[in-house]
Amino acid sequence: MSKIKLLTTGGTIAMSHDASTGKVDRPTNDVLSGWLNGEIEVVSEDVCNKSSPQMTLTELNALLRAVRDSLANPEIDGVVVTHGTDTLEETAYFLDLQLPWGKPVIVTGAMKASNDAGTDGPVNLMSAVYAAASGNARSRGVLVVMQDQIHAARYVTKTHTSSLLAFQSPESGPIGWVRNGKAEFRYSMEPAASYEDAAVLSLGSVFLVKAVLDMGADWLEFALSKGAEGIVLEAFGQGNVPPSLLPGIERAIAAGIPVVLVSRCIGGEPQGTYAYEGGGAMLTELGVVFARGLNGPKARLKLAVLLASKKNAAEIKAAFE
Ligand SMILES: NC(=O)C[C@H](N)C(=O)O
Repeated sequence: MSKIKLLTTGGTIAMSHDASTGKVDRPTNDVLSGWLNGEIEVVSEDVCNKSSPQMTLTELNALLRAVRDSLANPEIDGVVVTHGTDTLEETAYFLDLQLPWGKPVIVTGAMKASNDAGTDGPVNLMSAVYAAASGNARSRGVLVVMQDQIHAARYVTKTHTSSLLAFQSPESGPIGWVRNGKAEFRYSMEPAASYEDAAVLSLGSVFLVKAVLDMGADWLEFALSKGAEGIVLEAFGQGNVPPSLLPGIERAIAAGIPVVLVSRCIGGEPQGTYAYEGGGAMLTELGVVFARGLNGPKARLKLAVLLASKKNAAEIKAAFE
């Protein structure tokens, strides 16, 4: 019999709808207990009970520790984490960056509260447990299971505010499915570097600045004035920013603050194509690092992990490119 550790953190999957207020705001973890029996034993532990917008680095590090402890237990075959969906992709990727590849680690959540008609919590949880107990889910990095689809933490993102199919991987699609109680994979995952010694002590020091039309220099200046240790730019299209940001970018790089660029587009990768003022070619020359295959929030987490691992500028560049 497989033994799976279920680590709960809260989120809608652990909430019920209050008919008197019409709001979903009273987390209980009741929905998570006692319904899965048979070939898989599930032992659960509450790490916290928060809506995912309320998650902080404190909870992320507590969760990372709990997952590591579970993986180190020879009796445990895999781990499932339940989480609110709003920041699920960030937590899943934070774990992915710092866990060794081996036993399956699956993150899941729910778009509907536990007592909503057609709630997706039980089926998502059941599929996640099946995936965690599937030997072929080993060594694929942290996975996100929603609606029987298996996504890589690296690529998955929440694309819709309410649809049960909110979680998509725009570049790769799902890498597998849970069918008949087993994980099946269409793609293997290239092993990614794992920063197991990172010990991230701050996320607030890495700023994410989104490029918007006719923005002022002050957005970036604000980050620099607040002691930013790293900057992620969510740039236009193939990797271009308004010229107003150029002085701040130059100043950051001169001061040894890494500036990493991702695209605001949900698909494709940024490249140094355009040579006009603020274009990607110019940014490359300035020393901006172009990140491959990550969105802004995930690039921010990766930069925080790299800085916590004391990587130098060349190592940071290599890690993103
Ligand atoms: N569906 C959800 O879980 C959304 C909720 N606001 C959360 O992220 O905690």
